[in-house]
Amino acid sequence: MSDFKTLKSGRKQRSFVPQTAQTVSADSPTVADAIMEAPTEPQRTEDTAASQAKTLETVSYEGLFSVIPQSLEIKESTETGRSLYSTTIFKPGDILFSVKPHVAALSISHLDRYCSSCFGEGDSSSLKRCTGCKTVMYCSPVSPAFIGYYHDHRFEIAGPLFGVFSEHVYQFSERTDPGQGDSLNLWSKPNLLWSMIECQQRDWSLHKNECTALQQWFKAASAERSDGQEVRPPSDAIRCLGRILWKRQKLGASHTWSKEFDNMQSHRSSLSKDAGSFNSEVHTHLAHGVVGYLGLTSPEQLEPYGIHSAADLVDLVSRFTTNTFTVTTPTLSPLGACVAPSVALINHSCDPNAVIVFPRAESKDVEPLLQVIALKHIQPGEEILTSYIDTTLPRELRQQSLKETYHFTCRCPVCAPVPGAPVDMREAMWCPKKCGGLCVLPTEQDSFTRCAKCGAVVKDTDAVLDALRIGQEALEKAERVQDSDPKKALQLTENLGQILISAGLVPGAHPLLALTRLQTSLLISKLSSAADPDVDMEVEEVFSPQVQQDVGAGQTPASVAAEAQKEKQNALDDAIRAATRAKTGLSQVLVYGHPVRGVAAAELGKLLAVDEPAPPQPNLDVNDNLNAPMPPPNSPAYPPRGPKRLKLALEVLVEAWKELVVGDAIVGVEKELGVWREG
Ligand SMILES: C[S@@+](CC[C@H](N)C(=O)[O-])C[C@H]1O[C@@H](n2cnc3c(N)ncnc32)[C@H](O)[C@@H]1O
Repeated sequence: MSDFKTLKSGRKQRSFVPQTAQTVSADSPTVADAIMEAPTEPQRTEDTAASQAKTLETVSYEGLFSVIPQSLEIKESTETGRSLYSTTIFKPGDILFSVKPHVAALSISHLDRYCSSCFGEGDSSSLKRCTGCKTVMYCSPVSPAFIGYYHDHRFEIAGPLFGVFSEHVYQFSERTDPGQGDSLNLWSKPNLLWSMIECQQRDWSLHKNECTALQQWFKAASAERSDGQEVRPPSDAIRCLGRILWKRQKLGASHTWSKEFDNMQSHRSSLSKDAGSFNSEVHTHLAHGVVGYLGLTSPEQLEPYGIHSAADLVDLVSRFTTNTFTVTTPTLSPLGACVAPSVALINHSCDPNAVIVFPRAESKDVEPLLQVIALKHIQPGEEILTSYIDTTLPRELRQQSLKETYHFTCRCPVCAPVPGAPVDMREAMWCPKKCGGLCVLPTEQDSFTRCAKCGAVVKDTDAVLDALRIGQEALEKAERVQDSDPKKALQLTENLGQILISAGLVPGAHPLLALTRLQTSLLISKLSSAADPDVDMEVEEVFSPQVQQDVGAGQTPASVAAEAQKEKQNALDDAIRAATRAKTGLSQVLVYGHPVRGVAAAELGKLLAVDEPAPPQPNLDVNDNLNAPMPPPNSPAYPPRGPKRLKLALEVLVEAWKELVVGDAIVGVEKELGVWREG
């Protein structure tokens, strides 16, 4: 029914990791000094305006942001700057608007598996590497001899074409009638042929400069490097910035495209105040990086790109960091970075009413496609709010992240709850008397806590604080080593998860939920990894001469095979248990319909639908089992086996399908559901 490969999702990785160009030293004073000395500008949205009444003014940007539909309007407030407001009623799942980003770049780890133009996934047979920079890949272009299409009684050579099978660049633009004897069936699928070449062709206007820059980058970096280590391309952030500058240079500062970019918010003045902080280091690295990437030796040489001063350079980088989105797969794994000024007008809330997704589109023309989708009912006049950060984090970490990157203090209902508001599940533990009520998690500053329902006081708060501290440390360590030492990471998530559950944390509380989500992803990777001898020994392999030799005393090849199947079954059951806890936790902290919730439910449904490696004996009474109550997730009978498990799989997949009202993520679930529909 389902296989593990389809479940394996890329683990989270940070985009925008600054990577300094090799040609410009990070210690060089020019760029860093320029940033710190850049004259400041009056700030539009400082968070000092909390006490001021929120005044809203509708703003018109003649000719700009034309992709924003009439159902939305731009308004400006003294407190939070500009944002988008609804002029109509939206219901959950409605598409507010869709845009193709101004620029986008894949992160380094995805350059070999995704098309750099449409961001579609491929493999070595469907993607072809650019022969110039040997870095980016495109949806398979056809051989130049095959490129063309038959249209309106004419054979058209699609052009300009860029040879992929040779070092030469082909540029054709002529039209030719098909000659006698031409094999027209070659062109029987003209659109397909066209779409096969269009990705590389469409990207060429920007990749032309990028290609040269990447070649120079590798040359300079290899010359500097004596350790023989592989030189990596610049980060997605630096490649994105490069693309912005080349496009600005091409279109000019007065073009709508450039004006929309320049219209995005910059936090230049806050940056110079932050001198020496991590944030200002990131900006310095990015500025250094882009200058070096463009093959320049000083910021002054940025003049042809419309960057006339150090202040302009700081604005460029600040606009980028404040307004960039992480492009994701339809199932929400990060792929790279993009800039879309119209969507960047939307303000943040930790309790958002809309979400940004990147579904696969009908046409590659518009990909990667960014869509803003309503998560809640939205009334006319209501502000559209998305979330900039991971809202499963507790308040302190959310505030820290928003302050560092976006320079504001969030005052949304989750960050500043009204008195008497329910306990936030991100920071909650069960009542010590088990009345079903919740207590706010103790903190170092305020360790006294009691059940909001029955008033029972949590006695051993020191033990809870210790568990929270080591849980957070373990999470950070597990995230660090997840790629280099997945076994260690898994062990940390399992052990500390248990400790936090014993301390009384609810599934949605931090860091328990983060550990559970990482544990689920590691267990799924373990299941799908063919190289894992613990779980992937097939029955045939068990009978191999080598394994037979290794069979210990008292064992037979058949008992070894049965043991291997049991191990596989246990690994699958472990993954199902972790995925169930992750789904429960996410449902506690994210609004219904949030794609992260839907994807977690789909992941669980798919795990439950996987053929069991060691299925139960066939003498099970199917009806009895189906009618018996479902075992609760924390009981030893969970997950159920056989038909009961399939029944649960169906229920969870239907639930996921209902929640995944947006994007292509639905397709994966529909495939699974089809198995049941077909009987
Ligand atoms: C992506 S921009 C959003 C549009 C922005 N308000 C503007 O005028 O261009 C992000 C910036 O908007 C401001 N912002 C967004 N959400 C906010 C909020 N909830 N409270 C205060 N400021 C906010 C912050 O200055 C933040 O760095």
